[in-house]
Amino acid sequence: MGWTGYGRLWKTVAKSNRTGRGACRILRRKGEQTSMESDAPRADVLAARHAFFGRRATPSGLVPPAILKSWQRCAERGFDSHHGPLIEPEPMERLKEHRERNERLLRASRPELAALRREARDSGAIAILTDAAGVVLDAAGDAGFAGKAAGVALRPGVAWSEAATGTNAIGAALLERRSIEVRGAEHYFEPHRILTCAATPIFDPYGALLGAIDLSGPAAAPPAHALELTRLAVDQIERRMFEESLADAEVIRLHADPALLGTAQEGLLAFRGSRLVAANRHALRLLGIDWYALGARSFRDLFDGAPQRFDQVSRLRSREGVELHARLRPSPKPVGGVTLDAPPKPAPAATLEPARPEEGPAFDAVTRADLARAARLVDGDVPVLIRGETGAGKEVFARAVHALSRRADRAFVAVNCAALPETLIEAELFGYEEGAFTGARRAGSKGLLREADGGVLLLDEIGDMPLGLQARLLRALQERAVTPLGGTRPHPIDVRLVSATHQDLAAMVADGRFRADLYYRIAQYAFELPAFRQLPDRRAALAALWATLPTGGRRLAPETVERMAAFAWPGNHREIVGAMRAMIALSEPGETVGPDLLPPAARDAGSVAAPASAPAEGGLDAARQAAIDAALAAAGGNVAEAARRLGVSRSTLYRRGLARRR
Ligand SMILES: Nc1ncnc2c1ncn2[C@@H]1O[C@H](COP(=O)(O)OP(=O)(O)OP(=O)(O)O)[C@@H](O)[C@H]1O
Repeated sequence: MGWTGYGRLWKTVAKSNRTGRGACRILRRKGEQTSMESDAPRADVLAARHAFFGRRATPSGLVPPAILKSWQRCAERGFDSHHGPLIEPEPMERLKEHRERNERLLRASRPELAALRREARDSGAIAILTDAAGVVLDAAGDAGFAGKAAGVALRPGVAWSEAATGTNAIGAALLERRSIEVRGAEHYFEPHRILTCAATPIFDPYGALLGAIDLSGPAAAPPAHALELTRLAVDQIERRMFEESLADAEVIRLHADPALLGTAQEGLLAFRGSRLVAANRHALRLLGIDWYALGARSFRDLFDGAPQRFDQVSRLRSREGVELHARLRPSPKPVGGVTLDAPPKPAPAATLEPARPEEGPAFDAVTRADLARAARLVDGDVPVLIRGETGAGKEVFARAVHALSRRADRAFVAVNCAALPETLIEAELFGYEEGAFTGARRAGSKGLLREADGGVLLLDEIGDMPLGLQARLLRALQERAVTPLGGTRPHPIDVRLVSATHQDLAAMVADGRFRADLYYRIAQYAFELPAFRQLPDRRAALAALWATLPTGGRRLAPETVERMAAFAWPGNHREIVGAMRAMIALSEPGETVGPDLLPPAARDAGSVAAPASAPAEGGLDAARQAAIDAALAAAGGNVAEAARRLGVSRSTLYRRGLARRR
């Protein structure tokens, strides 16, 4: 059936599941996180549905907690479980766009999809590949079942995220970032009860979510071993992507069982210099680390001693004391001539070590994964766009990307496009020849684009760049050369570009306020930094920010943390860090800082805003209202200014409830 690459494991799986079809739910690889599995018989699920949808009760123990939580989120979204979700048919061009954007994923998944498809055909099911948003890129298998699945919109072009299609395996696997099976009536929407689906998320070697593989079949006769098959397929896909992306790095393969080296089960770690830059999930699990370690840990942080030989299996002992077998593939072109057993390099300027006092910015796991991915993109000369509200940390993010990139020891040049009038930005960016304009320096100026030559250029607030200049910038980027004002000779430049904005550039393109060609040039890959009020765990974010400051042993009282977590902080990290610095200045070392030292708006927040655990999305919640109020107050009642501060359009502000308050 074409599973040769992972035949041994596959046989093990099959052997351990001879008890038959029903047992596929209890497949579990040793040491691996369990899926959304349960042995609840169908009657339990029906009882749970009856309680949840009929009596609005919370059934406990009848369905897995993850299913219940998903139902609750769907109910909060106001989904009516009796009807299917409203699916807008997408034009073919959109699907084409999705596929083009995920070309690499599609290519890397091709062999596994083909094998899964054959398996699906034999078992009356379909094999699916989605992107990170759950959009089905490819679905094929048994024609009869494919028709039924298409009848409930399980077909290419449709997003199977939880937000679009309610509780389902693809959406849940992407949300929970683990393998998950959703059977029959566990789906939120009634029409989806005909399906049983198993999905496993796919990550790139930097921890970024790329999509999911799903095997779906009829609930009445689900395909056997579906969950494990999707896991096996994803192992192979991730491995292939790892090999492709890290051909120039030093790679260590490891496993506790030497027989599993060289299989899709082996752990993979990639180092540049002595720094860990990429990994697969097996390696993270074997070493007991997470994606945070990328960019932050060196070989010596992870292992005792140094490996002896590159060509043979050697023994390695992790810092946690786990004995592992490893094989090393040296870098064909060692970066900077540093090898793994060289003495550790000094830490980079913007270290990503989590939350050590005064040791650089605080990033959560998702942002760290984004950082690693952004650095990889920058290294690959793909321009990156960072979007986020004011103070959300766009520049901090950009600096960390630079520190993680291969250009860490070259220039990082930031230019704020909003801060200067058009003529001055032009001169700043492109430089000028002697006497190019009145007030020009005698010797002329190289300009920031050339100053960033060989390094990374941040174009901050690019949405504020005047249209005329946009054309010029585009030309410079395309030609990779700049001609200074008053000059005729173009100078070649080699810059990696990061842009940042609080604006909705796509909307600006639609209104003609931003050039579409420049937009597509700079926004080949966009990262969204969440506003503070949108963070799922605001207390943890506050603790991490506090830990970056010189607190002198001061602690935040629980009440202070509660008020801060409840406040919407329209100025995001900048405003929070400012408030924290003020609290430090106003208190004594070692003191427990009470809420009385908070700025007045935050001090009173507990009474107006939602609790910190309130969902960030889902209508006009109290936190959002508090954010609107605070932004309006800060903007002296000026709606346009408040909208700008919140990073939303005026119409959005009205739609989200401002109008209701007037
Ligand atoms: N991840 C972080 N960890 C610690 N502090 C942070 C972080 N992100 C932001 N800050 C704090 O917030 C301040 C503002 O961050 P930054 O300038 O990156 O925001 P921005 O999104 O670029 O804002 P603007 O759009 O207004 O330019 C930083 O100077 C720093 O004090």
